[in-house]
Amino acid sequence: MLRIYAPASSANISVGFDTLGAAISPIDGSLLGDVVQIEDIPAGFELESAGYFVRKLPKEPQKNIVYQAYVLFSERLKLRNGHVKPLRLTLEKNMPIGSGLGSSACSIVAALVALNTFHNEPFSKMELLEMMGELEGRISGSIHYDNVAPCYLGGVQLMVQSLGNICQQLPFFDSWYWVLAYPGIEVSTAEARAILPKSYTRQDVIAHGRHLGSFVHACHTQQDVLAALMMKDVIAEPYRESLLPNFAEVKQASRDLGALATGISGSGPTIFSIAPDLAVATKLANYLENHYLQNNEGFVHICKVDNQGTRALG
Ligand SMILES: Nc1ncnc2c1ncn2[C@@H]1O[C@H](COP(=O)(O)OP(=O)(O)O)[C@@H](O)[C@H]1O
Ligand SMILES: N[C@@H](CCOP(=O)(O)O)C(=O)O
Repeated sequence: MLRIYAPASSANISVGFDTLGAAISPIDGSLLGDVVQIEDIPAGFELESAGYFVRKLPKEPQKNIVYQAYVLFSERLKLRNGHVKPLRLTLEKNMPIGSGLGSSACSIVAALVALNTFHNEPFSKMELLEMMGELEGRISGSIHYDNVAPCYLGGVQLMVQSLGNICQQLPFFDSWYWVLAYPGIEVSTAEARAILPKSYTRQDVIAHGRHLGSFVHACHTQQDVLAALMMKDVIAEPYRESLLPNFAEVKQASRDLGALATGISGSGPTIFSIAPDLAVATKLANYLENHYLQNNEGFVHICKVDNQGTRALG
């Protein structure tokens, strides 16, 4: 029996809509992500689901993205004259759905890595990642790799989508803490994409290019102040902030408490705040616990970038 854990991810990082994402893990060692278990059975295919957020999954098993991952993996294997073994997948759905923490990506990545490992790795990393993007696209309406890539490979990933690589890892700032606050309400990624403008002004396009280019340059040259200053979003945040509770006020208060940058994680409603040290991170976490959470489902975690990505649990 094999158990695969896939971590939460924070897509966009304000400055790279659909092109940047980071894998994230709480510093207290807790696992913030989904687990998929795979095991032999005598015949056929079985899917079981468990975990705190199992009640939020679609009622029909065929709509569970883990089921669709199994179907896609089987079809692709068949194209190579292979066939899937009889097996049972058990999804532990620990991630809230529609949270902006790459919940669907966690399930997709854990399921495909489990299936690939169980069949002695017939697919390369990039082939698997391409399948992950296809499945993510079915859920959100268009293919984007900024959750599945960091969730699978770890670190901060830049989607280059060229020369046979879907993504490449960016050097990042090891000292930074990420404070993630999920308010406990749901925002659908598909809906949060649908409200974005179809086109942008030349002024916005230039600003976006300057921010993203300077941010990537700052990562490579390890200029943390420049990188934090460039974490500005002209593509999504102005249109999505109304979906989040008191976003402008919370962002200003986080800045006053010493946050280097604050933005929407993925399509929200989770927000992230970057802290230069643990003392500021703790202050931010306390503030967000008291001012951003809307109900008992909400949570705040002090995190770091997870450089391991998806892995087998012992
Ligand atoms: N295993 C799964 N995990 C998460 N979402 C799933 C899963 N299977 C199907 N879904 C559906 O995918 C959609 C996920 O919504 P989305 O807003 O993209 O969430 P997230 O941003 O957290 O990934 C929901 O409609 C949900 O019902
Ligand atoms: N780039 C996407 C990322 C969505 O992330 P999620 O965690 O909300 O699924 C977008 O911003 O639409």
